[in-house]
Amino acid sequence: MNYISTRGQAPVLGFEDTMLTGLARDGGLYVPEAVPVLSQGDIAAMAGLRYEEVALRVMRPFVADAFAEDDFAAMIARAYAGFGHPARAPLKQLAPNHFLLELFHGPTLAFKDFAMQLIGQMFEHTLTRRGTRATIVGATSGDTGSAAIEAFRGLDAADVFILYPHGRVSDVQRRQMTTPDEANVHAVALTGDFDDCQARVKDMFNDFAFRDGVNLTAVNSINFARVLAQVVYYFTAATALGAPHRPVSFTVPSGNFGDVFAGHIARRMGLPIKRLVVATNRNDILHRCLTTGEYRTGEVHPTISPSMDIQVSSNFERALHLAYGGDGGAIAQLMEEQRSGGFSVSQGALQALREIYTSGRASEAETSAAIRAARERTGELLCPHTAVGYHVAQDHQGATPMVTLATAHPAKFPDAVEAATGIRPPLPPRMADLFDRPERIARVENDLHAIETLIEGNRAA
Ligand SMILES: Cc1ncc(COP(=O)(O)O)c(C=O)c1O
Ligand SMILES: N[C@@H](CCOP(=O)(O)O)C(=O)O
Repeated sequence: MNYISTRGQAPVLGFEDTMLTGLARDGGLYVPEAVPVLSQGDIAAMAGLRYEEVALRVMRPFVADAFAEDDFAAMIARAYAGFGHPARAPLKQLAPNHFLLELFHGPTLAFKDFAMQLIGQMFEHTLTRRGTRATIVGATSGDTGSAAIEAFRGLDAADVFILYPHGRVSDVQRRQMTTPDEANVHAVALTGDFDDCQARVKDMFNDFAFRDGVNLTAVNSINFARVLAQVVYYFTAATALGAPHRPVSFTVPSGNFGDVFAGHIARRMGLPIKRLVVATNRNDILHRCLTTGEYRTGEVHPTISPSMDIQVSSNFERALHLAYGGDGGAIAQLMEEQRSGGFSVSQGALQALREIYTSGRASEAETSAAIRAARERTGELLCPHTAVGYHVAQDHQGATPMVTLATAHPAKFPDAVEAATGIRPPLPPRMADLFDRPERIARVENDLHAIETLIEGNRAA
């Protein structure tokens, strides 16, 4: 399968090179040239299969030129073996037509583990076969970073540097990043917000001398491999609820738009998704854009759902690319306008987006109230990100079953959960000593040269 850049000016690549390239050399994001469509029979046959088997069937067409089927099946098996639930992504009923898809049973208790555990396997396989080593840089508002460090710690193939906004992640998130002691993983606290971290990561990719010198690659959702692995749970959830014979809608707590865009890919593959509801916190640029057609960036406000404190939402570029009919020139122009504050989406593209996406937002008070209400009505303790989804989903209920994605475990955000419910969710026993382990943190200013110097000085080779 070929992958092309959203901006149309970068080389066309196969899966492995797309995975290792991260950001396209024209600044765009790689997308499949054509999304494979599964038959109704193929989709119906997934109902009741093990998660790993569905993963193989859904992802195989995207990676067929890169991995032999047996190798890929073995990578999938290893990726999910450490999950704490046999279903990997169990579905719970909250109300007659409302379901919760629990995506927090992986090693770092957030949905990022679904992709990151598999990417660790795929990178190791490809880099070992090619006899090369890579430098991975990532930006995180808390969960991507911990999942990446967990997936890559101790691997020979890569050094990992994760930029996180100093003082703006939860204590559990920070400690998951700063306590692993393997020499190839580095947590870097940057003075700034998540958008600053993500912007510096993109700057490093656009500094070709540095990029090529350190063999730079990415594990944020700018890497299509990340999005691909997240497509799978839309299939397991929807087929459990009657797809392909019955449509299903999803509410997705959103920030960088990778998770909800994975749902868009599932829909293009033939899964009958009626609506994808984009749920945002106070940092509501996506909701404002889908409502008004105006994408205007602003200040990032710290919230009790910190992983969604994002204003420049990377993967929205992929959705725009589809909405503009694959016109790379138009996307390059919009992204140029974004650099100086924002852009207006054309009427045609906005209409195309609205055929798939709808949206809502939750204020801080609404998020807290949703954590409390879910506990009272259903007995579930939700993390604040999931609570944003739970709140927004209430306004989008109808005859179609609604699945809200539970993107993190409540124990990652105990202060917000305790403030709302009076209950402090405990960490699982395997993490019980997280607060006793020593931390290792590099501090850096929001300065490209300083970050590049730090990376060059701390790589193993
Ligand atoms: C717990 C949690 N929920 C929701 C999101 C938003 O997901 P996305 O950035 O894919 O939109 C994130 C961060 O990515 C997260 O960590
Ligand atoms: N919420 C994320 C932000 C980065 O998103 P990604 O999906 O692009 O890696 C986080 O927790 O770091």
